[in-house]
This record gives sequence, structure tokens and C-alpha cells, in this order.
Amino acid sequence: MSDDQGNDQNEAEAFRAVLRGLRVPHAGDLPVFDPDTAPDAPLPLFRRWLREAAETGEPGPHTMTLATAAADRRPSQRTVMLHDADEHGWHFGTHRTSRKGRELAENPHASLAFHWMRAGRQVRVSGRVGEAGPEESAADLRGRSPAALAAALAGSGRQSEVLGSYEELLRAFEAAYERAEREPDATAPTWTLYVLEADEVEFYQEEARRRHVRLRYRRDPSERGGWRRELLWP
Ligand SMILES: Cc1cc2nc3c(=O)[nH]c(=O)nc-3n(C[C@H](O)[C@H](O)[C@H](O)COP(=O)(O)O)c2cc1C
Repeated sequence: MSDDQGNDQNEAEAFRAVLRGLRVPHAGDLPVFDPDTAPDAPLPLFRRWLREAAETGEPGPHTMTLATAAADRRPSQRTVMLHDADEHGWHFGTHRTSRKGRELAENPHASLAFHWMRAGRQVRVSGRVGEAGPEESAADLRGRSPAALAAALAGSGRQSEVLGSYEELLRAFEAAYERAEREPDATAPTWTLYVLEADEVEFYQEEARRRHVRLRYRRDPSERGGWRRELLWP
């Protein structure tokens, strides 16, 4: 065996040892989730869990993984921010011309995943995604920080495109920062507010002895509150 191969093996073993030593950092005792006390519909429970994640000091509890799939059925996912969750659905903003925007245009079915480590919780939300109109999209952007506006202006029509050089990005951001300062009401033409209307929402609560609780809500007009609730094996 050459020295390089030996080093590669040591490195691979050290890497596996790190993985085996890792634990999910819970904040004290895990909360107890009694699915019998869960509300008829998922939105109030989602809002409560998000607020509790924020209160337990979970970093970025409003960030989520958004999975989309193009017409060729290949999935892709990325992190985006949750802007709201209300009776219309789960709101997020991005560029219509980005990879995810193009995939959503081809196939509006998408899925969101939240992981709130400190409370040992995961929430999955899936359904159809619709675009809000230009007015609502512009209002969403206006309600965000000047830095977010500058990033949206710089990325308009470009997000997910191949970048020639990092300097090109720096120049585009410089111009976008200046414009955002001059014109706080500027609109980024491709920036779009999307709303995922859920047909399925699943709540997962870890339990110390791995008897985790999974509660799935599925839309069903014949059920109380319009949702069927079922427990799932973890
Ligand atoms: C913490 C975090 C939050 C993000 N929030 C957003 C967001 O709200 N909107 C967005 O378009 N991209 C956001 N991004 C960038 C996306 O993850 C992604 O890189 C980008 O949107 C391009 O994705 P796409 O090529 O799949 O369309 C965020 C990234 C991170 C790490």
C-alpha cells in the first residue's frame, strides 16, 4: 500500500469516527407531544412549534429545505426562508427564473422540511405551489431588509445562471446596494412570492428512547376541520 493510500484510509477512518461521535444537540429534556391534544388542523400546531423553536434559541428556525422536481422527475432542494404561514399556505420568496422557479413552473408540486434540533422536531409540508401577483411580490420584498432588497436586485434574472467571475458578482452587488439605498421601493422584476398550499403536513417529535411520535395531517373534506389525522411508525 502506498503512503497516499494509507493516508486516505486514515482520513476515511477519522471521518467515520467523527460521524459516529456526533449527537443531535437537544436543549435539555425533549418536549412530550401528545397527538390526542393536537388541533384539528395543522396550521396552529405549526405556528406553535415554530414559536417554541425560536424561544428555545434554535438558530434560524424560519429556514427550511424546499424540494422541487422538474418535468424530468429529478428532485432538487435548497434552503429558503419562510416569510409567512397562514390560511393560504406557506410563503417564500425567490426568483421566478431560478432553477427552483423554473421547476415550479414545470411542476407545481413541492415539499418543505423544517428541522428544529433543540426540541427534537421535524415538520414536513407538501402540496401545490402558486405564485402571488406582482403587487404582493413587490410588497413582500419591500417588507424585507435593505440588504435583502439589494440581493434581490442583484440576482434578478441571474439567480442559478453560470457566473463568469466573482468580480462580476461584486460589481453587480455594488450597483444593487446603491440602488436599494436610493430607491427603497425598487422592484426586482423576477422576484416572486410563492405560496405552498398544503395537502399534507407531518409533525415528528423525537423521544429520548426513540419512540418518536409522527402525526400526519392529510386534507380530507369529510373530516372535522377538513383534515384527517393519522399516526405513523417512526
Ligand atoms: C440560510 C439560507 C437562506 C436562504 N434563503 C433563500 C431565500 O429565501 N430565497 C432564495 O431565493 N434563496 C435563498 N437561499 C439560497 C438558496 O439556498 C439557493 O442557493 C438559491 O435560491 C438558488 O437555488 P436554485 O438554483 O435551486 O433555484 C438561502 C440560502 C441559505 C443558506
